[in-house]
Amino acid sequence: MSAPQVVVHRDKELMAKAAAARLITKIVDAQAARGSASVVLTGGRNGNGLLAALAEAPARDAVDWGRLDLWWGDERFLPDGDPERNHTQAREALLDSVPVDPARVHVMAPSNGPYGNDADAAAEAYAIELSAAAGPEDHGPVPSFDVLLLGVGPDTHVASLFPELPAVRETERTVVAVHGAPKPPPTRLSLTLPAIRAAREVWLLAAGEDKAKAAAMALSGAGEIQAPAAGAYGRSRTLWLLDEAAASQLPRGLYPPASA
Ligand SMILES: O=C(O)[C@H](O)[C@@H](O)[C@H](O)[C@H](O)COP(=O)(O)O
Repeated sequence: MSAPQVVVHRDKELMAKAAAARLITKIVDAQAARGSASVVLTGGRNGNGLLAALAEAPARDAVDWGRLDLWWGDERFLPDGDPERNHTQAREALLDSVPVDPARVHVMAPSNGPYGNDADAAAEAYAIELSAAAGPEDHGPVPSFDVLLLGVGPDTHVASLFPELPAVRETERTVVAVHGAPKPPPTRLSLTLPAIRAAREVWLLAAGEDKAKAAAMALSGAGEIQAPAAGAYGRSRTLWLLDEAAASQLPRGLYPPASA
């Protein structure tokens, strides 16, 4: 596991724009190299902020949107179209503005979908979909995502993996249902740490003073059960994208002076 890289931007708006530009370049390079790319989206303000910035990016259409597989790191288990669903928010921020191939937008089942309100069945179905998309060159039952995006909660949760709860302790399954999540809604679907670690690159997004303690804890050697963000790392790269407020409690020397 390579040491996490930390890049600090002036504020959350610049962080979103810079992360969007970085993601465009990563997708374009992957598509040039392998003919397609795969990205795992995240919910929350920073995740959606990145998508909104991507929608406005000058180089947006350098991406071949029809050759991009989109997955989710987690989803709120609510009815399809519910404004609180990560899928709904991603559509509003970006997906309804670009010509993605619907067959390559892998949505986690809603609570009024084919599995009804059985979140465990919905989680199992997504694990099967991931496994079907994995190829011989992948490291197990999950495709080698080019970039897996994660917002970071003030309690250091990522996706719907909350400190000390069963989901963060999962070592076999790739997708689990989360019941009783401390962040509403209580029922969610989430990739597990083993699935997150199948990604080539994991990018963690955190902006704001309320994330400073979480970033410092996760980047200072905390264990993944107490600080799930500490267990979120990629096969070839782990990148923390912060604004200055979220970086304000990082140990000195962990990153060069704040980048613009
Ligand atoms: O479904 C969710 O809520 C997200 O996936 C969650 O993991 C989010 O990314 C963090 O809670 C950070 O959210 P903010 O960026 O809004 O602080």
